[in-house]
Amino acid sequence: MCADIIDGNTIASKIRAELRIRAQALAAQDIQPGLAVILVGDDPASCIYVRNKAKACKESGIHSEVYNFPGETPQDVVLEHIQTLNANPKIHGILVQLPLPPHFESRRIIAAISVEKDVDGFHPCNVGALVTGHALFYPCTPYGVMMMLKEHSVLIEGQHAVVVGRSNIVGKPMSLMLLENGATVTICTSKTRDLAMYTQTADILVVATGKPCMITADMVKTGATVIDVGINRTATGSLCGDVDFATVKEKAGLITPVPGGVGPMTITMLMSNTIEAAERAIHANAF
Ligand SMILES: Nc1nc2c(c(=O)[nH]1)N[C@@H](CN(C=O)c1ccc(C(=O)N[C@@H](CCC(=O)O)C(=O)O)cc1)CN2
Repeated sequence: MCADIIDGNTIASKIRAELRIRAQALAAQDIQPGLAVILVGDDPASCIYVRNKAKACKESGIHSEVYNFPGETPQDVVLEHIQTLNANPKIHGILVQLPLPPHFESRRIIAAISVEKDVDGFHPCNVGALVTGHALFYPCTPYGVMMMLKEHSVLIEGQHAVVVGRSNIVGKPMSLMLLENGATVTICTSKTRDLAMYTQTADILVVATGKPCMITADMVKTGATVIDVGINRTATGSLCGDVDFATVKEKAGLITPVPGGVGPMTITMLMSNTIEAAERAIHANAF
């Protein structure tokens, strides 16, 4: 068996074309969706992601503002800036690029963002709403994965989904979204004892551990859908995922590559959440 590839770039392009139409409809009402991105420090990967977010905004008809604070900025300065953005009617979405420098309490920073502008879906109220099945915004990476599964008509209801990873950004929200869609969900970590025993029974396997190539073909059920959320840089500077793509693709039914899989979907779903936030702001102002 050789898996079909789930191409994140193709799916992202299709969604972005739909988003441009929604942005044009807003423009016809004199509204331009606005996204503020806060970056603290100069982590090279974060700088690239923020630059790509600003570029994606431009292509999608979204106004963007990037605030790059030096790494040694006191937390209170950033908290105060978030309050200013919360009150700015031109800004519909606010995100703080993660990770933050060690002297920051990410929890306090994220909680300072207005719930209605939390386009990353990381605010504790949005996380709680996700748990109860009423999320205002889905976190962008798992939202992107769900769109990929939908695009390939992958059956979720009644299927066994195994999520390897328990981060707040991917593993936990991913598990909740699969559960909400009727999957039987098992959450594992890279340290789970006899991990293969769980992954071998997965109809849908989502891996987000940050451990290069840790999922090998013997750990995957024949015909499974394998979603690799990992982005790891190798010694030679190239990228690889958490799944050993070369061997697993010979056994899986569907598989995402790295790069070009889940990654491009993350920024696309951020654009989607920002446009959604602007559309909601119109309705909120109508009453
Ligand atoms: N506030 C947030 N911080 C972080 C998030 C997030 O969703 N919100 N996620 C990640 C980083 N991230 C977006 O911020 C992100 C990661 C990867 C990609 C991507 O397109 N990856 C490409 C490869 C890019 C490369 O060459 O390095 C791919 O997989 O094809 C986009 C966004 C952590 N922080």
